[in-house]
Amino acid sequence: MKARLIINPISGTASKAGLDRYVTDALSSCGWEIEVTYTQCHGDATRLAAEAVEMGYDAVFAAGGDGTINETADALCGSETSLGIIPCGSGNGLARHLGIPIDIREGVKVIHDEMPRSIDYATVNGRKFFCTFGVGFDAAVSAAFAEKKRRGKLTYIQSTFETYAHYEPELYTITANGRRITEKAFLVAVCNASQYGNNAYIAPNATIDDGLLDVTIIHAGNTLSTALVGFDMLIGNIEKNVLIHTFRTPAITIERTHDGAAHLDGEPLVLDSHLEISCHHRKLKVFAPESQQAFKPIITPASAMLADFKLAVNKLFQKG
Ligand SMILES: Nc1ncnc2c1ncn2[C@@H]1O[C@H](COP(=O)(O)OP(=O)(O)OP(=O)(O)O)[C@@H](O)[C@H]1O
Repeated sequence: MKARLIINPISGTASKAGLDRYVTDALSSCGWEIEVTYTQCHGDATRLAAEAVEMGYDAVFAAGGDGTINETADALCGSETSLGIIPCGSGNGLARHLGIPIDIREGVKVIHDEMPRSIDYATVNGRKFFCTFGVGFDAAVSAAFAEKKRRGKLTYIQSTFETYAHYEPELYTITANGRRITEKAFLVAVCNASQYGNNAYIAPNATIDDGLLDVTIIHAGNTLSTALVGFDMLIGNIEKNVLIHTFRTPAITIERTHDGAAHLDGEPLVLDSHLEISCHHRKLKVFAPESQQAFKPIITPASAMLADFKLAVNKLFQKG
């Protein structure tokens, strides 16, 4: 079995020194012959993954965050080449949704132990996303985060607070499931997976292979009620919040008053005022555990935080 390993050296905050050796050694024992490559700039992962598909490789293993996974998976959709995720990013939303531990050793173990499963992806105006797409506040945070020199969770939290201080909700017309609504919203998120990353659950009950997208609209509220949405997102209780409207659909159109900021899997970009989004059913093969426990508010977020804590302690122990 032949695979290409794509490493994004700047993703997350951890050093990638020795990662190539670790992955090739760990996976050669189960028959993988691995060619190591590094990204040098935005877009490289798509090019490297497309080459692997063309050369008939069985898999591409991507070591990075959601941006790197998005670029890599972009080239693999509809092909026989499977994606392996080695989570090294700041948020790692797709890995977390799929039950892949946020640890290099444990992530490699998933590739070693599991068979690829087929998941959905989605497109907005023809561009692919795998985790979440958003317009409004989350897009503004992604843009602010991209400007920062440092990456990682703390920088993300800093970007969120800075953006919140001066953010103004916008007007959107949303058409889905034969219904049309127009309203001012804090953000509109269209989700293939349940979270932005870092256990921030914007669509806690999203299923990644159901052919449907989970839409979360956060209405404009006052400072306190909007801050409570953030809290509910962290405990996985967002659907009970009075500012939230959620529904599921295979396709959705969003119209806004002007072209502007958006994000695809946390990567900021500028898109048209008219946005056509649709789900593509089970078109990507990815190494991940086949089944996961159903999402339970408080319990699932608490166990995810505990898992993160245990991994951090293990890392300290390994270093010692
Ligand atoms: N060598 C490089 N130098 C600078 N940027 C790079 C390089 N290689 C890839 N990139 C870009 O780095 C960006 C960030 O990568 P990625 O999203 O994987 O990490 P992250 O933002 O830390 O994690 P997450 O998306 O999970 O929050 C992507 O837009 C990617 O295209």
